[in-house]
Amino acid sequence: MSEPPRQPEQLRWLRSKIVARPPYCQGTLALPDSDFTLFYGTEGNAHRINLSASSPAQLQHLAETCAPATFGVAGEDVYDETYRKAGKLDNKDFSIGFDVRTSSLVDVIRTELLVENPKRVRSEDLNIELYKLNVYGKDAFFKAHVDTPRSELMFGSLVIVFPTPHEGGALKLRAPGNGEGETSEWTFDPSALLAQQDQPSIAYVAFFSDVEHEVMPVTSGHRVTITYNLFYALASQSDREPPAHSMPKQISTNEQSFTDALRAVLADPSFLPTGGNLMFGLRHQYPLATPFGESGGRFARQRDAEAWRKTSRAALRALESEGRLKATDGVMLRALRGSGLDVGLKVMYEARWSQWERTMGYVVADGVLPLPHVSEMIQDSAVEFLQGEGGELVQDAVVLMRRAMEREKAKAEAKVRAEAKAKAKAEAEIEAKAKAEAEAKAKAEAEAKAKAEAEEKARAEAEANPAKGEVKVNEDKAEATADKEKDKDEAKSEGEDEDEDDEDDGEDEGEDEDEDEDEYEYEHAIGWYRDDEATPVFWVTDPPIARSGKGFQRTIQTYGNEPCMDVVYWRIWIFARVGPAGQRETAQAIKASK
Ligand SMILES: O=C(O)CCC(=O)C(=O)O
Ligand SMILES: [Fe+2]
Repeated sequence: MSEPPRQPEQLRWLRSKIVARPPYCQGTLALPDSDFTLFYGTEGNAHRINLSASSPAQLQHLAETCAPATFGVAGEDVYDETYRKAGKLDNKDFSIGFDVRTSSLVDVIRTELLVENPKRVRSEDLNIELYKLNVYGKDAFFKAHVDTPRSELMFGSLVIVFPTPHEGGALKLRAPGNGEGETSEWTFDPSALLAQQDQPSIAYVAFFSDVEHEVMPVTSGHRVTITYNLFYALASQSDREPPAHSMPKQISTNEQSFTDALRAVLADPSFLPTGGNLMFGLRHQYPLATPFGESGGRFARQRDAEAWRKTSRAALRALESEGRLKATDGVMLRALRGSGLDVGLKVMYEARWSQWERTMGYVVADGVLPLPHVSEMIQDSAVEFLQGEGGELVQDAVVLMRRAMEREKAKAEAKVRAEAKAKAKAEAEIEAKAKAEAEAKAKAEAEAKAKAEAEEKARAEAEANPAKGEVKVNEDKAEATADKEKDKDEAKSEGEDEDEDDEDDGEDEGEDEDEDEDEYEYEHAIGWYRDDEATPVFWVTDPPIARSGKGFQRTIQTYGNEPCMDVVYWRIWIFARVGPAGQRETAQAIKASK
């Protein structure tokens, strides 16, 4: 039997063509003096400070006015100094001269952070919302976290750092690297950047807010920051198409190389000759409305559930149609769609097969599904439940092939074993029969001999004493009765033998049961994994098993800067159905909205 095929080589090559740029942009920006003016405080107790020329005493006052900064953990707003030590002012408690909306940072975000965005996002496509002012004094820090998504339209965070004297407080950003299992790390070091400026400046960093980041401890002074949440404007607010001549139509180098590689792979007749399904894990996570809360996601009324399904599917499709996919995520999807393949975005659930089984099944869906509350019992297995909600069970095509081959092998081996056993049994039966025949023959011969001897003896006696004839007859009768008794005894002992045989049979049955058990286990295995029900997929990137327990909504911790229950980050995959060689576009379509 040949080895099961490995992941098609071409897929690994294709994967290597998806090269991500750093998920952030940074720099400094010189500003007029008035932009550094900060008013802060409460009603009747306001203060003013110039953040480019502040005294330690002024900064100390600002720091003391701040409340301890909290952050979100699994939907709760918590204060924990081992996790985040900093002061904060809510946006209603301060006013800064700097106006981000009219600043050149809008263009920086558009052209640098969103450089791979197909819509060439215009300024009016962005909403930048002032969020908080933070003061990090000596020993203040903020451990690794992602920023809580405030809505489905939020994609990033912008932090500006003022030139107040301080050391330490670098921001580390971390994301999966380009190689499998690699992590990339970048550093934004505002105190170092600001120290190099000869004009009053701020340092800025803008990043995709699902990217892990961490503020290292401040070792001296005060690190004063303002954070903004970055949103896409709703399509309806910005649906004016720019005049065709107003903007160059760029194509990122990333997009070109991935498109070329994809084209080459699809043209190769040895690549999935009979077609197949590809799964590409998106690098970034996306905020999607999620029905949590009191009753879990379950909707009491069918009508509400239907409405939810519609909304959640539309939300997932909007990521593509409204150009909200970040960086290489958008690059991949555009290239796949451009090649004519049938593609769609999917959320994925990791679900147990049953209460007793630790093995996970993976179910994909076209939108966030309404789930039962954790405390609610579901009758079916979690996998079946999700299937019932419209989810599609998927399984690694390579695993499916391997298991199919293992099953074939086990079946063939069981057949060989059964045949050998049947043969041995038949042979034993033949032997037993021959033995029984030989015994019967020997017995018959012994009886015949005994009878002949008795007759011989009787004849001799009759010859010697003819008057005893009558008695002889009676004696014969007595002997006959005795013989009968003897036969009975023998019959009885044969019966006992039969019992013994029964026991043998019993053992045989026991072995048959073993066989039944083999069969049972085999059926059972099929039952667990339901391989015949699963859609085979090749994981080009991000097999979900690599993220087990981490990237799935039921287990994800929404560490963030403050909690928000109804919109959480989701991991998303691109599902691409590839037709057979020569007809790649013919696989059944999942309809895209636009
Ligand atoms: O101050 C920074 O550099 C980042 C702050 C941050 O991550 C946050 O407030 O969520
Ligand atoms: Fe943050």
